[in-house]
Amino acid sequence: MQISDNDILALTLSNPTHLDPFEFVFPGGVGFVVDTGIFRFEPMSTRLSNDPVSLVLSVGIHGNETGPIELVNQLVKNILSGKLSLAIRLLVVIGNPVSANQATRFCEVNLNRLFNGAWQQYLTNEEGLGSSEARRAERLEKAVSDFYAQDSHCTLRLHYDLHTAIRGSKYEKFAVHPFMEEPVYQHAQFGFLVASGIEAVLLSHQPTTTFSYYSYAAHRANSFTIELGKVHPFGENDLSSFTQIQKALIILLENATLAQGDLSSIQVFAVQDALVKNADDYQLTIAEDEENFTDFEEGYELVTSSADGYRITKTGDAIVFPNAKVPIGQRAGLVVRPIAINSLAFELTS
Ligand SMILES: O=C(O)CCC(=O)N[C@@H](CCC(=O)O)C(=O)O
Ligand SMILES: [Zn+2]
Repeated sequence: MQISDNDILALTLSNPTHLDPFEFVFPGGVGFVVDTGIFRFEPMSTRLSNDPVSLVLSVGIHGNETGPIELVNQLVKNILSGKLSLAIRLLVVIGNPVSANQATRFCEVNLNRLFNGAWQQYLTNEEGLGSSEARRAERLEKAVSDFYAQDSHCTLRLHYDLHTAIRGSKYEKFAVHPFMEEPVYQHAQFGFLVASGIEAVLLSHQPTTTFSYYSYAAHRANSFTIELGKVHPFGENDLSSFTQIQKALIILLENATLAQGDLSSIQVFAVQDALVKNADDYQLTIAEDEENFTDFEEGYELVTSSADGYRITKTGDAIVFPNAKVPIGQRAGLVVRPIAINSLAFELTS
């Protein structure tokens, strides 16, 4: 069986909840539809480099973040047509097809808060609220686990989880680095981010329940959430804004090589605090259209709440992902502080 028009997006959106597995061939390898929105590509061993790479490329974990979905669909079309010659193992994930069809961030619960087993709590509540997204998180974790488990010769595990942000941003493209207990960063990964047009990196200060953190925590993958601009509906994305990351991904897919840029051009931020909604009247004091990375003076009252508000503790601290329209207990934003890249410890290999 082959994929009609080489279009994994059309196949996924027309089968949003389930797809029976099947195998297909592409020039230079064998592919597997694992389930809906989950596609594994295994190049012929002769094409694999001496230092094999296993890459998870996920998009649409939030259904309305369509730009990266279109970008990856195009890359896969090129693999399936033979225009792009695959030299690495690849797992492509279109995360939440049901919410993509509804053009919403999620249906019942935010899928990107359900990883690292957080999905389990939604399978035991009596009303069943959130159970579809919980099952999807469970399915995606298993798909990633199986993919990495099949890579006995792999020397490099990668996971790039591509998103677009709700708001505009002073740094249009930025990445979230997973929390590490012993923070030794990978020089080559930062170089790849720069080559991909990423302008800033946030260093997480604690474990989270995001997809990219899962891959790091459970599989020691080099993983990032990567924000590629602002959310737009299908068909309204300016794909030319993805040229740099598209080129870097093609080099990775074809040559098993991480393109490198100059680290001095990237701004690093340490996450200081996660703002967690703690009451119904919890409010951010900034305008609806305030951009990500807007910074404040020390003492600025950023949050008002009958439970506990939040004041900025150092001039220059900035807000990222502000969103008070979340359930109590969930993240309503991150407060980040610029730091010098030369204050980080780097490992030079891979
Ligand atoms: O623009 C926003 O407020 C959200 C964009 C988005 O979906 N971001 C991810 C970041 C995940 C991470 O922290 O690694 C999310 O909120 O899930
Ligand atoms: Zn997102």
